[in-house]
Amino acid sequence: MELTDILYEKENGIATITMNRPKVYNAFRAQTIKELIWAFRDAWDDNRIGAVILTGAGEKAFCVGGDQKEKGDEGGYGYNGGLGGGIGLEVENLHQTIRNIPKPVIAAVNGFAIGGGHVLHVICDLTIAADTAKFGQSGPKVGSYDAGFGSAYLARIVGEKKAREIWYLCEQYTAEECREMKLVNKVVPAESLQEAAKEWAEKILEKSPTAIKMLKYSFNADSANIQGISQLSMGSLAMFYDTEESQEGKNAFMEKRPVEFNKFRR
Ligand SMILES: CC(C)(COP(=O)(O)OP(=O)(O)OC[C@H]1O[C@@H](n2cnc3c(N)ncnc32)[C@H](O)[C@@H]1OP(=O)(O)O)[C@@H](O)C(=O)NCCC(=O)NCCSC(=O)c1cc(O)c2ccccc2c1O
Repeated sequence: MELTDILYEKENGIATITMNRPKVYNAFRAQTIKELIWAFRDAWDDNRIGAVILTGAGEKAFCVGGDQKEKGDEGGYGYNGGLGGGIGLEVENLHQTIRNIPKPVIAAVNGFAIGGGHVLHVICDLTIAADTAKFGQSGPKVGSYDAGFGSAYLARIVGEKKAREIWYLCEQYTAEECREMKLVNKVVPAESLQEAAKEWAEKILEKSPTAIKMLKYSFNADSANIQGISQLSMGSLAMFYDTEESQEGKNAFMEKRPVEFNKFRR
């Protein structure tokens, strides 16, 4: 596959996937998601690979979610294929791929992890963050939400109250705050982030691959029911994106003006 939106390299048993759209803080569009799925499947298929690192290009951002500039007036992200589930992005498929690949996925969060970008690190098996990284959800500010793994699984990690706070207030949290709420495994100086992620991947490579695979399946089994919620969520999101309320969120972000949701409170 010709890669335009990500970088993909494999070295000494570790696959590194880098979201590479730094001009838009590594926001994803339909093509980005397709390439991410392709890369995860390649790493899955390659028996030499024992761990995957997911990171972002540049110093500013890991990923800031859906590219609002790609969102059309019709609501979705422009891709009309069935796999896009009506929202124009195969996000649900990507989430499932990250969960199902039988090898640990380490998020190396190098900057902003916001919105759908935050959900990506939540779903990864482990998160190592640069001390400069910032985390948060933003969907309700821009007329979007992730009512699947991004909320239900998040609540399993940080607890119901904190997950509700994260989604209802849409504030940003430092790497250290996220470590305290067990949303991040480890915080390291920004300049040693990639090295730290590699070190953990190498430690995983020393372990029995079958034991690691079965442990990942076992951890996943307990939260597998969220997939059904995720499907329902994406279906409802496709309909929500067509509404004036959701459009107002996107338009306000694009026009760099305060959002006006009051008239939709009924
Ligand atoms: C991330 C920020 C807080 C950074 O703020 P800062 O002030 O440091 O930088 P700028 O705001 O000037 O941004 C720099 C540059 O990047 C562009 N940019 C940033 N975010 C996006 C984006 N999401 N899409 C497109 N472009 C973006 C920004 O416009 C600037 O470029 P200029 O050329 O204009 O100078 C701040 O940027 C911020 O809050 N960004 C928005 C974050 C956001 O709302 N993300 C989308 C939320 S919705 C979502 O992610 C989402 C999640 C899902 O799980 C989904 C699932 C299924 C379908 C859809 C989903 C979905 O959409």
